[in-house]
Amino acid sequence: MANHTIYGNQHRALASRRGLPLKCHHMSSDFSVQTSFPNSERDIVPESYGEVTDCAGSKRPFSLEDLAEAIQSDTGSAEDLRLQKEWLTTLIDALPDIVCFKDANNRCLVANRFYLDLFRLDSNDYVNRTAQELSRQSPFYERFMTTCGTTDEQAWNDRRPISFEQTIPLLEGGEKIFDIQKVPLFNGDGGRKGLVMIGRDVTERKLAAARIHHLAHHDSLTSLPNRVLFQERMRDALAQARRSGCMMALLLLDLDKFKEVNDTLGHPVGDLLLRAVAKRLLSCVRETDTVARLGGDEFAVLLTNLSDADGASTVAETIIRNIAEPFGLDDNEVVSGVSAGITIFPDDGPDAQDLLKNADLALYRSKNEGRGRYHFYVAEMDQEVQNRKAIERDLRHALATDQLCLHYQPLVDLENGAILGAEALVRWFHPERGSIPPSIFIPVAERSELIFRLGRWVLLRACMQIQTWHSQGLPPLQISVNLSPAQFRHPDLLDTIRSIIEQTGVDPAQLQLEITETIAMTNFDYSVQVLREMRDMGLSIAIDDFGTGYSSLNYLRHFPVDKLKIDRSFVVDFDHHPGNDAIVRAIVNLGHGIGAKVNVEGIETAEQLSFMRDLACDECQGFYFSRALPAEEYARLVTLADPWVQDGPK
Ligand SMILES: Nc1nc2c(ncn2[C@@H]2O[C@@H]3COP(=O)(O)O[C@H]4[C@@H](O)[C@H](n5cnc6c(=O)[nH]c(N)nc65)O[C@@H]4COP(=O)(O)O[C@H]3[C@H]2O)c(=O)[nH]1
Repeated sequence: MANHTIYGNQHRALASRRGLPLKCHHMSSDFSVQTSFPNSERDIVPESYGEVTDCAGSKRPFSLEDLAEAIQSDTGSAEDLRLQKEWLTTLIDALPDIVCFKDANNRCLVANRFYLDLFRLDSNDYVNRTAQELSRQSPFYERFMTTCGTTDEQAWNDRRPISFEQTIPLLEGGEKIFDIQKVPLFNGDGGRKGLVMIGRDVTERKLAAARIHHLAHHDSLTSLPNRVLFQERMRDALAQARRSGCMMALLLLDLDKFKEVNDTLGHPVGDLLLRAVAKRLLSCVRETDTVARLGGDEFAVLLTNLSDADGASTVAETIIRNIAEPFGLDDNEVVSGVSAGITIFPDDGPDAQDLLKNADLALYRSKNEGRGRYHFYVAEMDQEVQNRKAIERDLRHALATDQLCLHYQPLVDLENGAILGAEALVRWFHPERGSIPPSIFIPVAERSELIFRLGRWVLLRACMQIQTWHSQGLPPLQISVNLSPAQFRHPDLLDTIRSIIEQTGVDPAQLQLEITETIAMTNFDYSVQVLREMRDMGLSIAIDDFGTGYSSLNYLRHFPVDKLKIDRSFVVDFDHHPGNDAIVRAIVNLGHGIGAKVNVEGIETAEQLSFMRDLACDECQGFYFSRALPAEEYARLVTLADPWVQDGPK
């Protein structure tokens, strides 16, 4: 016979807070409980029911099982029993949980107020009734009551407590989720003694957990699955594809011009665009497919149960077509587009990681080829990555070991052939691979922080060269230097230029900076501000590759521009595209209209030269006159009285 003591800490704490004298202790064996609630305080809601200490001194919580034992105990005097009953009734009625005691035949003996209120039962109606009988009294809960009969039997048969979750509909609408426990009690001879049912309302906890789960697995802007959930779905889909032998496709998507929309129309419109894109993407796939937002303007689509890869290209085409349709966002008509990279399981990788990596390579190619396209991954793309990495590694080394130099291509006055200056173009002579063209290594540098080091190096070298020529007595010609997109957007650009001008003492009027039309148009406000500051520093500005981007002419007049450089493509195709002369003429008029000079690049023949002269371009450069030359050769050319007559066009 164990001698238990109940420490009614919880009750005492509550009682003392309320100023109630309260004793709660356990006196002897057989779980007879003595306690006193001087006032029947209904709202005393214990979170636990105290503790029980066994003879060995170990403590454990005083459980509802103990309570049930206690209620069934028939030891003590009639007065003891009356007190016990009063206390227990008060206690269980105060509980915000379902509590119900049943006899060996599953007939209700005691149910607390919470139970009766929940099931709209009258306190007299339930006694001695089974769940099935009660369901006839409260038909709304019929299903619950029927299940209740079944679970009662399960607890009896298992001969141990069982617990499960159950959703109970509410008469007033909605439903609640309960965590239900059933504890069967047996006599010494093993026969059934009674059954306790306890049910705790866990609806809030469940909803909160579901909310947290949703937040952790979905993108808050579009409500699409996020990267975490997408990877889970991919793992499941891969397992399913392995089992069924079906194909699966992964499409990585990158929104075109998203940054532009954000920069020119503001973030709220950018957000609207992302939401609208999410909606359109969902409309392009089946319900069983997954569309996710992986971050920024990057989306992914998982197509399962494909019979062949054609299915993936059909979806990619549908998506590209759909996203290319204009979006009406907050009174703005926004035109976007999307590029895609596709991998197929099992052909392009055994797991999610490889499929994602390879889809990214395919996407890279699509973006490089002008966007609004899709590509399937092919093994050579891996080779391209290896090449890129090798170039990046070697370029890092080249910058540290002086393998780079600048060459200068003369800028020629179209009117009289005079050399007006030069465009500085970087050259790399690799010790093993020979000359590597800038069109190969500049884009690689652009993708890493190397472009800032390279860009700074070019600017510094060009300024130093200007000063060297100055000290050699060469006339003060203007040298133009290309700025790459990442370099132009770098917050340190202006400070870098200032410090180079200061360091070299170069006259800013001799330095021209070239940015492409596309750079200028991306983040228009920022571009205008940077260009104005450059102008204030005394530098001049040229817009390179003009005619290949999508400048709004209206924007152009806000740029402080000194020169428009007509892209070489207009010269190359001159004979084949008669319309080119009209375009060149328009650009010349436009340039002159905003007070800028007009340069035409890529003059290779005498015919091209005379065409451009007729179209009133101001200056030109091209192989017809000269390729980009080492500094000394350029200097020699400049010093010649009539370079083209003596040397002839190159
Ligand atoms: N077919 C043909 N080509 C001609 C002719 N005349 C000039 N070119 C080439 O056209 C390119 C003109 O430079 P870009 O448009 O700024 O285009 C440049 C520029 O965007 C970039 N780049 C070159 N050097 C630098 C640099 O120092 N910094 C940055 N950021 N980019 C550079 O690489 C691009 C290619 O440079 P390059 O290979 O030096 O190629 C140069 C030049 O050699 C011609 O008559 N026919």
